[in-house]
Amino acid sequence: MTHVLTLNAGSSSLKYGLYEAAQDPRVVTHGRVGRIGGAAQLVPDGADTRPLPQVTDHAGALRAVLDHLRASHPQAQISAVGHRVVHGGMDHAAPVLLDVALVEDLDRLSPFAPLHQPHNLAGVRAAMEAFPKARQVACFDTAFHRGHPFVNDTFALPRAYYDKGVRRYGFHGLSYDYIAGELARSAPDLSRVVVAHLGNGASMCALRDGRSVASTMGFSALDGLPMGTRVGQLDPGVVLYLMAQEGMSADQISDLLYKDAGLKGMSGISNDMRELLASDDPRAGEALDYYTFRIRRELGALAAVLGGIDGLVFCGGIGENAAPIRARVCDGMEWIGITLDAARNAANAPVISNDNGAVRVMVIPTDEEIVIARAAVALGG
Ligand SMILES: Nc1ncnc2c1ncn2[C@@H]1O[C@H](COP(=O)(O)OP(=O)(O)O)[C@@H](O)[C@H]1O
Ligand SMILES: CC(=O)OP(=O)(O)O
Ligand SMILES: [Mg+2]
Repeated sequence: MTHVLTLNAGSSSLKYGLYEAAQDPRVVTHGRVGRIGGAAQLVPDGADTRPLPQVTDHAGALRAVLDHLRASHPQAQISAVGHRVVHGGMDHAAPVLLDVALVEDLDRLSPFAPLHQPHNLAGVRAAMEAFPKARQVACFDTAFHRGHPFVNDTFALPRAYYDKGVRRYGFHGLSYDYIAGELARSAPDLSRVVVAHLGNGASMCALRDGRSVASTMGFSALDGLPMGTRVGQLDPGVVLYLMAQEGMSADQISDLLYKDAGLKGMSGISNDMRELLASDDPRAGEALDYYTFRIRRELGALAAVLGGIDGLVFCGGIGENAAPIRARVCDGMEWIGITLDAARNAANAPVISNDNGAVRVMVIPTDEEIVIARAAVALGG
């Protein structure tokens, strides 16, 4: 039996998974390196956290993961490495085998997703070096949305920009792909479903019969909902103002919108939902008011796109664990058919709506890694 290694690199983290390379891959172990660029640490699932004082970048983080896996699973034979690559641009609607030329090509999309794409590709390059004989497979966050109808794929700009790739791509596609698969299995009667992926990054997706028809993220992973550190929807006039009146450079604006905005920027406290929920600072309260207001607003918009909804799914670290946020999103939503059962919600139960509501509200723990592992196996022929 050979193994598949999955890598999911974020701006300051590297998640890994080791799977048996079977048609239905079985997980052997999971874990993550966190705080890359600061006090990096290895957090293997079910084992003690270990500081990694010598790790300063993603290549170092991957070396630490490989050292750890060699020691903890010396029998593992990696035949494929599956990578989350957030941006696949216009061309990629499915996972692909990677070679050096394709990595170069994908690097041209890095300015579209500066917090993710360069790190994803650094992981690919490092894995190519570490496993020169293994198959390297890219799984794109944008791929699941490529079937969007034109109205959800475009901006009201002259057509030349659309042709150049200035489109509404949508992200978190690996997560939505997983949720669509779970819905097909456990709730095949639901046709019109809105999924709220609420993690450090956050977006929402309208599914019709398991396919994405609209999402809140657009050209970049900045649009839509406010996130841990990202601004979400913003009038483009604000960017023009920052440039023209405040004299900010593109890099300064990028840092503001990607790293210093969202829950962290509004609260001035933290991007971590647990800290904000525990805080009695009024700015934390304002940030949470805005966060839940935007989710409710997008829920209404996506429900209109679908012509009503049969289901609502919460996933991601916040969606799966933060009962007070789910309660606030669903409060007063009876008009659309949503009524929560407070006890089920507090318990993070799989179904949290009450039995009389027209809309089934669910909590489904997402799993981007298994989607990557399946694709890496499937592309082995
Ligand atoms: N028990 C919990 N209650 C509230 N929020 C939580 C809980 N557990 C995790 N979170 C929040 O989930 C977010 C991280 O989500 P996650 O999906 O793990 O992020 P990433 O996008 O990095 O994968 C953080 O804001 C964190 O505070
Ligand atoms: C695309 C995106 O926002 O990803 P993440 O949630 O991992 O930051
Ligand atoms: Mg995430």
